[in-house]
Amino acid sequence: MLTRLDLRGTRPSPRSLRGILPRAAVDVASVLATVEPIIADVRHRGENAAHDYSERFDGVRPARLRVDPAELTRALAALDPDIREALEVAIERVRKVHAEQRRPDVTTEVVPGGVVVERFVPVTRVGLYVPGGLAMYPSSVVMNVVPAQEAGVDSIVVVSPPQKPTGLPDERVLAACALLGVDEVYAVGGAQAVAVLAYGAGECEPVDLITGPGNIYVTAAKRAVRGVVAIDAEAGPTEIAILADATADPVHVAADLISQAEHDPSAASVLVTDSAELADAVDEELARQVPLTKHSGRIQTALTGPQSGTVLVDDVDAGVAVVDAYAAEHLEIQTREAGAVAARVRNAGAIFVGAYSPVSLGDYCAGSNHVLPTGGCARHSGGLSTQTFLRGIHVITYDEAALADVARHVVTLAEAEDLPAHGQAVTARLRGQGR
Ligand SMILES: NC(=O)c1ccc[n+]([C@@H]2O[C@H](COP(=O)([O-])OP(=O)(O)OC[C@H]3O[C@@H](n4cnc5c(N)ncnc54)[C@H](O)[C@@H]3O)[C@@H](O)[C@H]2O)c1
Ligand SMILES: N[C@H](CO)Cc1c[nH]c[nH+]1
Ligand SMILES: [Zn+2]
Repeated sequence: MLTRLDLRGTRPSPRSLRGILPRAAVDVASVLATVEPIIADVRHRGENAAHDYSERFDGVRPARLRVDPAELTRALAALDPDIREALEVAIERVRKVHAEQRRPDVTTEVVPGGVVVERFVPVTRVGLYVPGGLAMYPSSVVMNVVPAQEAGVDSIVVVSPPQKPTGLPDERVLAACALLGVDEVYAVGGAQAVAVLAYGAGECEPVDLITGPGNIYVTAAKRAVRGVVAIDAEAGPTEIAILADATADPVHVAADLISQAEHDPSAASVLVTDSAELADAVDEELARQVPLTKHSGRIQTALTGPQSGTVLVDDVDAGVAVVDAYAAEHLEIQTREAGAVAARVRNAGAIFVGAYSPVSLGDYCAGSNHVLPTGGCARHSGGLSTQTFLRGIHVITYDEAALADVARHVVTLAEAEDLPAHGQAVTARLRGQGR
């Protein structure tokens, strides 16, 4: 069922691997031309333009951009008790991990009288995108809001697409916002939501940072407004890569490939293995399991698209080179000595180790974050964390003696760079001291 790429007997370089590994035919850059006019229109026409795009893409025109806080309270009161309990468990575990991620301020005494402090200060106002097209994501409320709260962000805004027929975001998304004490929510999704956050519209004041996952339009829109606001890593259509050897259970491997293909027809599921027998068994399992799933149509599309496939390699070492070149959002290691293999991987959004750590656990209740880099961005970026919402500000305090002690070197470097006024800003303070 999965397209096969046979690399046995070859050792391609990381660069050539990038060119041949499975990847989506439509990339973020190619969607920029679609989202840029939407962003420009919302920037100029504001709330009305946002509603026009909701009508076009979500099939409903919200009565108001801002969700009445009473709707949030009502949604929480109406929430199924089992969903509430599961969300509470997820919140508790995610909070436990993210509370420990906050780095303390760091004070370094460089020399006596010369101190540099790195002070971590939360971003003032953040906009959190919660998807709501093909599936509903109350779990993404948790994954965005908890780290922002742990960082100490004052002003937290959630946006999520309006649903038919109410024109409000999904009920469970609203309930999760209420559970976490977020009361500023806007009924808008896609590129139009990113524009509302970046430039402001209606009651929504612009934010400083936009985070959160979304489909390719949301991801492209975040890239388009980068610089006007900060964004987290590009967290687009979901990907799973599984590095497995002959010890892996094909039933589990197939179930995990399917689980992430379920998100989106453009989701990617990639198996990397040194066992042709496992690859065959996984194909058989996919053929058995896919028709039994609720969303078999989009799963089938995702698994048979150019972004998915099986890569056959000579051994696990060659497999590590492949998964490093691929830089998956999620990487599962289902091999002998999985912990040691995982320790050798450099590029992945998150690594799930061994038979009992499926990606679905991380999607909801592991305590880790599920907003993770896609499209190869794991080569340079990490997933959402408490640190994403903090900026390090250097605070420099030197006394006169400490400045005098290093003045000669500052002047030398300033003159070497042909910027002598830089040196004079130091010597002006020390005149009369014979320096
Ligand atoms: N990487 C991560 O961390 C992560 C986490 C969770 C979900 N995801 C991904 O988030 C995505 C959620 O996607 P979704 O579609 O369900 O919800 P979504 O909220 O991301 O997208 C829905 C919006 O897409 C816009 N849209 C749809 N078709 C359009 C078109 N032709 N032109 C312009 N805009 C259009 C609409 O405005 C709509 O409101 C999935 O791809 C999933 O894999 C990623
Ligand atoms: N796998 C998605 C991207 O990390 C997150 C998610 C939310 N709900 C289910 N799954
Ligand atoms: Zn998922």
